[in-house]
Amino acid sequence: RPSASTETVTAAGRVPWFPRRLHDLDTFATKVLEMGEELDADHPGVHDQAYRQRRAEITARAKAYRTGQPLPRVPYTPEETAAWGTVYRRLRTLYPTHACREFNHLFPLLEANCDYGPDRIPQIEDVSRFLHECTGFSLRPVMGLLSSRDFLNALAFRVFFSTQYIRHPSKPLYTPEPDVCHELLGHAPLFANPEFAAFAQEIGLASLGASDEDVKQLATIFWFTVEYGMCHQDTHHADGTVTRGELKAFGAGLLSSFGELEYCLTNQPEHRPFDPARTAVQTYPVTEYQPVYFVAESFRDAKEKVREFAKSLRRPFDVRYDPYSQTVQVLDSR
Ligand SMILES: Cc1ccnc(-n2c(S)nc3sc(C)c(C)c3c2=O)c1
Ligand SMILES: [Fe+3]
Repeated sequence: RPSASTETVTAAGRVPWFPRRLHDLDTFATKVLEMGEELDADHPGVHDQAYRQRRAEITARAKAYRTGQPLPRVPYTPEETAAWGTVYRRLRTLYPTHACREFNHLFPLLEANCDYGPDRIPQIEDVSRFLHECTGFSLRPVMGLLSSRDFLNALAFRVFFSTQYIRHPSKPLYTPEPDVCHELLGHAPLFANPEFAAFAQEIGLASLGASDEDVKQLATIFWFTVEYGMCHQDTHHADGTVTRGELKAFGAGLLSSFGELEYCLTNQPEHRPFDPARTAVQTYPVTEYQPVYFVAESFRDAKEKVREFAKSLRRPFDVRYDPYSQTVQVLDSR
């Protein structure tokens, strides 16, 4: 098999290497851009040696993880659990009015089946098992910063790379990077929803063997949907009245940030209809609230739009995921 860094040259030109089997995701362990314990100068934990050591231990176990093994269980400390509890309690109060219907349907199931609660940080092994029963999605511990290509490629296999460390306890309501609160409160619940799972996988399939420019566009579409997406939904009230097109949040960056979840439903930011061709080239800030959100009509509609958009990308072949062998098949578009 070609090593992860080579590329395949076909009649259609140079195609970057991409995983074809679930086990190929193990090659990402050697391709980490930076390990999880390297913190930016402005990171709240940058001067806390014990915190950095903790992060190094957690990411080292992630690096050793291989497909098929049980996911590492992290014995979280009371201090880490308290930080989780602060975030959990604040966000839990907003979900009924700010999160989309699908999220509010699934969250009680996670509380009942995966030990979700303010007094315990759930283990990704337990959450992954639940997701796998619902949609075939599974979690994988991430060993550091993955490239957008590798991260999106994994979605083609219904695999989501998830951090296990937690933000620095000095700032429980702020994190400059994904942490276990972001993953388990923001991302994990919706991967149990069939339509959202199919939507996320669509982005992953489009990223397999895509050019660097196309990966950049797909990562931006990911950012404005899976990370910061909003949707319209009709609410059927008990008295039979219907409120049409209510704005709700489904992006993980919103569902895991108390401040931005409130902000995104105000009229301060701009709300535009989700349209992959426009969304794909929209610029965005990473360290402040988003000035623009894109609104999807439904996860099914968003998936169809991404599938259509993917046909316009430069890739000279199509791919199909076979769930039985958990492999990707390349279909020549001749
Ligand atoms: C496409 C891609 C590839 C790897 N990571 C991501 N990704 C995800 S999933 N969540 C977050 S939350 C946050 C504050 C940042 C910076 C971030 C992030 O970068 C996205
Ligand atoms: Fe995220």
